[in-house]
Amino acid sequence: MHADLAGLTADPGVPKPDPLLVVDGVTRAFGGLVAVHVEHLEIQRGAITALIGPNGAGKSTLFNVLSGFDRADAGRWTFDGAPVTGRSAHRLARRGLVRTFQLTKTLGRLSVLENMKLAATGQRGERLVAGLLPPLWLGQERAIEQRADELLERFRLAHMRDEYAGTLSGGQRKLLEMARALMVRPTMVLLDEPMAGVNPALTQSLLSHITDLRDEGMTVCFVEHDMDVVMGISDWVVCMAEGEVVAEGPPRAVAQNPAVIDAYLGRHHDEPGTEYDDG
Ligand SMILES: Nc1ncnc2c1ncn2[C@@H]1O[C@H](COP(=O)(O)OP(=O)(O)OP(=O)(O)O)[C@@H](O)[C@H]1O
Repeated sequence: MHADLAGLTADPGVPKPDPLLVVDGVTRAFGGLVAVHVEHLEIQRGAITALIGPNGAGKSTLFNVLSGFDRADAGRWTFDGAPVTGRSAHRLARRGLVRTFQLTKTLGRLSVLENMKLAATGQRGERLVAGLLPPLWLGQERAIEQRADELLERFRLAHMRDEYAGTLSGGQRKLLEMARALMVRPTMVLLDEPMAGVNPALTQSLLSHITDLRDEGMTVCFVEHDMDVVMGISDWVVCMAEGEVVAEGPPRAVAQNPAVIDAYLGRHHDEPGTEYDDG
């Protein structure tokens, strides 16, 4: 486990020694359905945190809200000490918080390189600035392309650089999605099911990319259904059910937490070991 997290009590909402993202009272409802209601949640800087929970628990909705792709009905959150409630995805990315999507957002009719460059737009130069200061813009274009090429190399996509993104395999799209997120040199990435639907060999490669990010000092929070993956790379695990955080703690402890078992089995199951009177 991440050294800083050792010895923390494993209660929902437990304060972390050095939280990067702090969430308070965040609620998002769709009609009558409260998809997310998180009282308090802190994500430790420099650690890998897994967000688990059964289908419909609110994981993606929480990611959407915190990353500026959806709005909260109530609540507030801070990133790196600054209030960022309701900030757009674009502004959050500029502050260093980015997310990836379960279904990748690559544009099939643009090249892989163009997809990468698009992920960097708006970071430092907008068109207006480009018009006023062409030499600066050109320098920036070159820097963006260089960054894109470094990342394509790192994610073993360099040979696909000039191909249409639509020709990539599902697994390669996941790699491109992760590479795109890194274009803005974020301090924190929210990865929504980065390994879903990917073959075992590529899963291993994605896993090592994720641990590399942490080892370089980045903060990673990812949604995942595969418990082997969660156990293998997480420093900390947060479990949601019916919109709420029902448990958090080190991976092994969370896996055995009755609230987590309950969340996965449903609220109305019999306790393990219950004896049935069928007479
Ligand atoms: N745009 C929407 N409109 C209406 N209901 C929504 C919308 N987005 C999510 N929901 C509902 O909110 C609840 C939480 O959904 P969410 O996708 O966040 O769960 P999840 O934990 O990410 O699930 P999964 O693991 O299946 O992806 C679900 O009941 C879902 O049907």
